[in-house]
Amino acid sequence: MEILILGAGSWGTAMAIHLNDLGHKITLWTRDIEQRNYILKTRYNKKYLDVLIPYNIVITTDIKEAVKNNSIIIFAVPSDVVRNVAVDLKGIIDKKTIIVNLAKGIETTSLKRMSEVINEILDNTIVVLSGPSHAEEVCRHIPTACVLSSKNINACEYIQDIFMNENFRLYINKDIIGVELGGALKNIIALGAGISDGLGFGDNTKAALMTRGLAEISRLGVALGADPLTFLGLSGMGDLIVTCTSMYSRNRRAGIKIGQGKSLKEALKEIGMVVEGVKTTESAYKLSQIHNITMPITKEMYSILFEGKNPHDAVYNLMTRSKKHEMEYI
Ligand SMILES: NC(=O)c1ccc[n+]([C@@H]2O[C@H](COP(=O)([O-])OP(=O)(O)OC[C@H]3O[C@@H](n4cnc5c(N)ncnc54)[C@H](O)[C@@H]3O)[C@@H](O)[C@H]2O)c1
Ligand SMILES: O=P(O)(O)OC[C@H](O)CO
Repeated sequence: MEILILGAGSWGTAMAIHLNDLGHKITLWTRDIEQRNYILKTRYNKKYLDVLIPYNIVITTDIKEAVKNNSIIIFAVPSDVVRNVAVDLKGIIDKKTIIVNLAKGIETTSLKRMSEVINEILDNTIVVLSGPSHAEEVCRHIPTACVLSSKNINACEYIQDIFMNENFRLYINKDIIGVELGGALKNIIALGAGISDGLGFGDNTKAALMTRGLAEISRLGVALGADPLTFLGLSGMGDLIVTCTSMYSRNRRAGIKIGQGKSLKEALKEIGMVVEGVKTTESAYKLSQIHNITMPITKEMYSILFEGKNPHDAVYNLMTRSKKHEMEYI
């Protein structure tokens, strides 16, 4: 199978290595000529992932040429450039090509999920792949389980056959709204978990954030049409656990820096890779207002990231909310 991966960051590179191991013919596209030249020379993608890139993976900057002959195209770019990349493919992508989207986010302008953004521009079948999957572990063949979703379940089964091996297990979930929202919204909570760590709080605090975070993720998800059970699955709780607890997580690490007193700008610069939770906080905050959903953690995260609120004040606000029943929907 010939597979094109768009985006040679950490996840695109790890997926290229994984699929190459499965015997597929992989082309990895980057828009950055210097990065392409560096990888071709050293077979390392220094800035993103400290692992050797096998010689048979083709590295290119020519998207028009790369699109030819590939029956699967993987989007592995940050969510805020998914629209641009889809536009680049318009008119050159074969209608039968299946798109597999790996980006986790909600567009800040349209408030659409990634599959909706892509489908606005391209008629192709879209499968989303989400779940707890740090690139740093996948590229080292560490056992990982994720989930596929699509409006077209046959396409999920097709991708399941092509992408799975004994180290990378894929389930199918028909609830594409829940799968996409879980993968995007957990990044807000992971940033918060990082802030909690950076402030010097403990496991109790993080467990509270994760559990109450999942409650507000589910509330928004259900309002947007998701099945609440999806949030207990790999793309919900599974990804929330890995992102809030792993030192590989870009979101958590950015949060730690903010909790330690760095500005958002400084934290993002030091991470040097996409921290999706920042833009997703903006989108989720807007969605919570439009749909009148109580999302106290997201609201405080929005104030910390975009209004300069002191994280200590945000924690105080969360801890002194009015008394609630745990399963109360507010
Ligand atoms: N890294 C992971 O472990 C991981 C795992 C699962 C999902 N994801 C998701 O995958 C997506 C990509 O994440 P990542 O960690 O690989 O990001 P990254 O920051 O490591 O890499 C992003 C890549 O996109 C490229 N890029 C940026 N702007 C572009 C543009 N306008 N046009 C084309 N390419 C552009 C960058 O040059 C870079 O190569 C994110 O939505 C992330 O949440 C990441
Ligand atoms: O490293 P992060 O925080 O961008 O998270 C990456 C993935 O979403 C983990 O599944």
